[in-house]
Amino acid sequence: MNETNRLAKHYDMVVIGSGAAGHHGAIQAAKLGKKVAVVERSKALGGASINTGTIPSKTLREAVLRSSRSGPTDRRISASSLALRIEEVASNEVRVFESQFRRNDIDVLIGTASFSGLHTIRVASQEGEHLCHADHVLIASGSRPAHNAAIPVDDVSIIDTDAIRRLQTEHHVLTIVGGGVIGIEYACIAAALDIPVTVIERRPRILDFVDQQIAEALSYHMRSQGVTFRLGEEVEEVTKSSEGKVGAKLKSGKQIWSDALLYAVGRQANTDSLNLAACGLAADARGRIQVNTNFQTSQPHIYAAGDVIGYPSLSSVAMEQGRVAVCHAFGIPVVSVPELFPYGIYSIPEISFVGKTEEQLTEAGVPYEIGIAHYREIARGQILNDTTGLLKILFHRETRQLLGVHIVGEGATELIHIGQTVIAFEGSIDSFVNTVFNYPTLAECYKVAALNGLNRLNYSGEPHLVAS
Ligand SMILES: Cc1cc2nc3c(=O)[nH]c(=O)nc-3n(C[C@H](O)[C@H](O)[C@H](O)COP(=O)(O)OP(=O)(O)OC[C@H]3O[C@@H](n4cnc5c(N)ncnc54)[C@H](O)[C@@H]3O)c2cc1C
Ligand SMILES: NC(=O)c1ccc[n+]([C@@H]2O[C@H](COP(=O)([O-])OP(=O)(O)OC[C@H]3O[C@@H](n4cnc5c(N)ncnc54)[C@H](O)[C@@H]3O)[C@@H](O)[C@H]2O)c1
Repeated sequence: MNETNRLAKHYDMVVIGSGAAGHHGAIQAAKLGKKVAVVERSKALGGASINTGTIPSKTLREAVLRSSRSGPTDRRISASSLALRIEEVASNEVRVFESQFRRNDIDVLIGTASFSGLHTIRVASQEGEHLCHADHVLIASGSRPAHNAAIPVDDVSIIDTDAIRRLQTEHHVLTIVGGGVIGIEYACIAAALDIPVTVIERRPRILDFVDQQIAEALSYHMRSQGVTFRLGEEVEEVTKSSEGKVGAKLKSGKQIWSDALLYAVGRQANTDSLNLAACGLAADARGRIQVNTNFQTSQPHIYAAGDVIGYPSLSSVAMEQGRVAVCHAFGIPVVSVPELFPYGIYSIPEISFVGKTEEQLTEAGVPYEIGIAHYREIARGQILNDTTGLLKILFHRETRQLLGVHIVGEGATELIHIGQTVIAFEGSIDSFVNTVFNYPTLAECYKVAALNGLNRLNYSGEPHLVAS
């Protein structure tokens, strides 16, 4: 050990970043009795998940929905009250993180981390610099909105998703560039605020990884709420007029004017400040670090998890990756099945799915059948006045094993977990047929969809199998 390293404080694990991946990784390591430090460059712990992404956007959605339910006069809830509510929820979450780190004896080092060797992390802050020596490192430095020189984000009327706390509900017309998850979630919120929105997406459909029937049901609902889609169109340049209007010039030559523009075309991983070269690692053009299935980089003691490794870039998954990475580092066996991870999109209405899609089953040549329950046929759906919602199950035609669940409608992100559990236990749709669900609930959709699926098997001329 050289002189510099001798002076560095030693840790079993140094975690870079306190977002979803770093938080769960650090707590897991501490629970294994390890000495852990979390290095965070922002004064607020919690990363994008708590401060700019997941929690602010879901808090905003809930506040807007509550306000719109309370009557048309309240529909334009003020931007300041929305910002206050986001602040309240986020700061409570930050306090939970702080207390968990304290209780688990985790050192929180505020400063920017960078590598200065294979096992040495430099922490730089306004107070100066110091070094940590780490047996293991977890890079959980997350991501930020991707930018483009032709789109001059000014945080006033041309904004990215980091500026969401400064959303102006008084804007009369909004353009959103990007029909991915972020663009769609914010388009739905704006529509609920009665703000006319145009979504520009370069692909021919929105959310192209979502089951087509489900995505179409959402598009239909969004259009009915005043959202305009410009699909198969790409934004080339964004400018501002002398009156402060924002103009989006499309490659097709169209020009779309609005009061504000949200630029949501994906994420750039935060690796530029890490000095990866000092530990022999490199990132790709989007800043992402490559890992193996155990989240190890090409340096076996250095792990990476969360948005910094790219897809699927979800808080839910980042938490699990952080935990699994740390367990691997300390030789603890874990069972984690990515194929069973659900996906939740907080559009209005919500979308959620788990397991296989029809496209995947068709490609794999799996004989499957579908079963559908429309919310409008379910008492709870009528009570909620959700008449566009639907739950679709996919199951094996011969074994009736449940293979996938796709939902659009109120409560979808909670409802999905029933299907997720049945898939995890390799159950068949008979378990829905033979179950009594509370009445009136949306969970009944599972039974109705299963019965619908069995009827489809019968219609197709196959022997009638009565569920036992
Ligand atoms: C608008 C929006 C809505 C979203 N909604 C959802 C949702 O509903 N559900 C869901 O599951 N996911 C959602 N996501 C995705 C989710 O927020 C991310 O997947 C998640 O935050 C990733 O966690 P992470 O730990 O990898 O990184 P982050 O949460 O980004 O945390 C990384 C941390 O590392 C710190 N850091 C970076 N570099 C350094 C350095 N050199 N030194 C020290 N610290 C550093 C950063 O300051 C940051 O605090 C949403 C994202 C956005 C943008
Ligand atoms: N509910 C959730 O779980 C949730 C919510 C929000 C975000 N997230 C995560 O955040 C990540 C980033 O989301 P995102 O929506 O920014 O990225 P994304 O990659 O999902 O979508 C970006 C979209 O923008 C389009 N696009 C790119 N350039 C364009 C251009 N010049 N003109 C028009 N369209 C263009 C792309 O075709 C793409 O569909 C996602 O990977 C997602 O997992 C998750």
